[in-house]
Amino acid sequence: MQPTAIFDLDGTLVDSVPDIHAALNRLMGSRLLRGFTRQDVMGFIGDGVPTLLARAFAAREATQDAAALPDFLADYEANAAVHTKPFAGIPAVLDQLEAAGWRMAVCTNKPEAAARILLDALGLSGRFAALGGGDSFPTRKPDPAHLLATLQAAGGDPAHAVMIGDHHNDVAAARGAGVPAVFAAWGYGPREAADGAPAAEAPAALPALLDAALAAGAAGPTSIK
Ligand SMILES: O=C(O)COP(=O)(O)O
Ligand SMILES: [Mg+2]
Repeated sequence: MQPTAIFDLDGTLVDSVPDIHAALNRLMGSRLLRGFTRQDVMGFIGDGVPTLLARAFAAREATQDAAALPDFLADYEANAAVHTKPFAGIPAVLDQLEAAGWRMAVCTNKPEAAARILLDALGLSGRFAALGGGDSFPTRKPDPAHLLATLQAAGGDPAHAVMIGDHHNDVAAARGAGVPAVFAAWGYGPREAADGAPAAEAPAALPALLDAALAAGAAGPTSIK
């Protein structure tokens, strides 16, 4: 059975904070609200755009208007790849995994349309057998159903898969699905988010960690520190 590597997107495959930050600050400015620092925005990311905006408006003690979500998405979709790039080493690792026989998929809480636009703009779409966005299925990470639906769409199965992500939602979704997780330490999540999952310090560490995680399985020794 061909193994499947399921990647989170923001903070794992791509460094997307600059464009999310810029679009969010344009939205806040249009509502006459103060913008945020890059650090603030990193803390807001991980649970999808509706939650990002809820956190932003709550931080300014402001009420979110009904147009905020469509306005943000229209702006972000038009500007998703201005500064956003794959993290250094990611394209090479995708090549390496593909050559080693891995099938690849993306499971992201970013809305599917925005995720597709971004992957297309970066020339990465063709690498993935499936893309499960934050609005593709009835639920999203940390619900394991999001990961399982993405895996199924990719033609993979949980007994031969590994999830790679930078947020506790990624580790939690993997655990719930019975899939081993590898924590992307170069991303936006705090170190504690790994919650005992083995951590890759840089993308180049992934091939060996994925092989070990697959061999050990979800309950195996490599998933427990
Ligand atoms: O859009 C978000 O909040 C996070 O997206 P991710 O799941 O790709 O990290
Ligand atoms: Mg992420």
